[in-house]
Amino acid sequence: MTTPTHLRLGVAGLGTVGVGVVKIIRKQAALLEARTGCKISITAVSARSKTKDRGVNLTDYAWEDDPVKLATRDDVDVYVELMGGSDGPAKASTEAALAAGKDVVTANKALLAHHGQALAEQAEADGRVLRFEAAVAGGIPVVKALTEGLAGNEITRIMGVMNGTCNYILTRMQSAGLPYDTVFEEANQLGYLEADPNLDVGGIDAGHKLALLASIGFGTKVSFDAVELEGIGQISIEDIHQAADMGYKIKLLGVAQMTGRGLEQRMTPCLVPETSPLGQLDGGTNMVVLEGDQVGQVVLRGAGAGEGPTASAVLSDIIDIARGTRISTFGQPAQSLVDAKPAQAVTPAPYYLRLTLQDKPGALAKVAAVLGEAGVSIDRMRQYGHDDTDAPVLIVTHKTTRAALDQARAGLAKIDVISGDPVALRIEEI
Ligand SMILES: NC(=O)C1=CN([C@@H]2O[C@H](COP(=O)(O)OP(=O)(O)OC[C@H]3O[C@@H](n4cnc5c(N)ncnc54)[C@H](O)[C@@H]3O)[C@@H](O)[C@H]2O)C=CC1
Ligand SMILES: N[C@@H](CC=O)C(=O)O
Repeated sequence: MTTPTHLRLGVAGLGTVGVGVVKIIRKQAALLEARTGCKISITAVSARSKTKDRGVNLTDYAWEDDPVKLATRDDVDVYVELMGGSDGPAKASTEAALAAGKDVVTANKALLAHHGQALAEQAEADGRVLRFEAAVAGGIPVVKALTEGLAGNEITRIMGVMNGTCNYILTRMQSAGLPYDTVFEEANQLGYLEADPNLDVGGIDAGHKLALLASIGFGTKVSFDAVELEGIGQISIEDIHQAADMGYKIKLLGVAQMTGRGLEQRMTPCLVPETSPLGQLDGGTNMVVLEGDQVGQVVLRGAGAGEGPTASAVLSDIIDIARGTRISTFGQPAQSLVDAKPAQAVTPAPYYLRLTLQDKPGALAKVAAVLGEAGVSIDRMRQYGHDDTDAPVLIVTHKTTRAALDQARAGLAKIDVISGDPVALRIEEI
């Protein structure tokens, strides 16, 4: 493959990210050419509305109503898919572009989490590249870090806060002492939430991102369906405050690791030490922690969303293509990716348990007996002051299996000294 001297882009989707890409290409044309030795320009664009004022000049570009037509134009070398959605026009136009001999750059994590393997295979069969740096953690170059910078390592663990909206909600609950519903509404007013908010607060968006990184890190086919998902909707202000009192912050944390029991992929609320880099991550920022057998721990932190940061990541893929750097979608030939055997049990960990205990003689002894019978050992315990007959009690366990924890929770549900359901959250060791 010879290095191109002129790369002509077709950009589908002129929302937050698409407009960001147009702005960079217009503003940095000379810099991009100096860095790549290749002129990079936009030939044609597509979006739902042709007449909407987007604050950028689009008159130099041809317009296509149909993204499939845009993707297959003779004067387009690289199709840039920035519409979103796991199926529909995003999938159809990406397939059409590859079939028509175009390279493809996308920011669409939903598309790749569901169809990444098939699309990567198609790209390779057609001799094209399909790249997605912007799809994971916005402006953080984590896909490059895994596929290039850390390619000499066996990856042992991938961890991170990969949804800025959830991190904003959780940190705002803590700093302002506000309940979940109030902060959720605030995030909505600020325009942070996806059109379907469950993609954010249900952990799905972050789960998509984790599944993509796991594929690169462990050489496995993307298996989003195997990601254990739990959102942040059940996190109460009491848990935020009491976790802080024990020295922890609550994060929607993604963890992927290859264990002797198979591939573990979790995107769930967890406690992390408040002094750790993840514990100190506030607001809408993202952080990804990569662990390699040779390099140890690498921490990447930055803007996980927004016009400039996400467009910056899209440009990094376009620049690779302009430089003639052609890397497989998931860092190795798609045909060589193996099916991931999902781990049947998660790695043992300490857990945070919050109980509302009736304050009467023998109550605590009953709790201790249930935990002991399940083989769950108490590391730390704290009972809080109270005005009535119920006492909030926090327990931090020693490292335990999920099975033992579940047995303990079932036992706690049967004793008569606890009001309501105990809350259990994993404490991630980082
Ligand atoms: N906004 C962000 O900060 C980030 C977004 N992404 C991803 O980037 C992609 C784009 O996101 P945004 O720019 O935020 O979305 P957006 O909702 O702001 O813009 C979407 C654009 O696609 C166009 N579009 C949608 N369906 C279309 C169709 N059928 N035909 C033609 N045009 C169509 C819309 O008219 C609009 O111009 C998505 O896959 C998203 O998940 C990834 C990382 C961060
Ligand atoms: N909804 C996402 C946007 C980027 O992927 C987030 O909040 O992180």
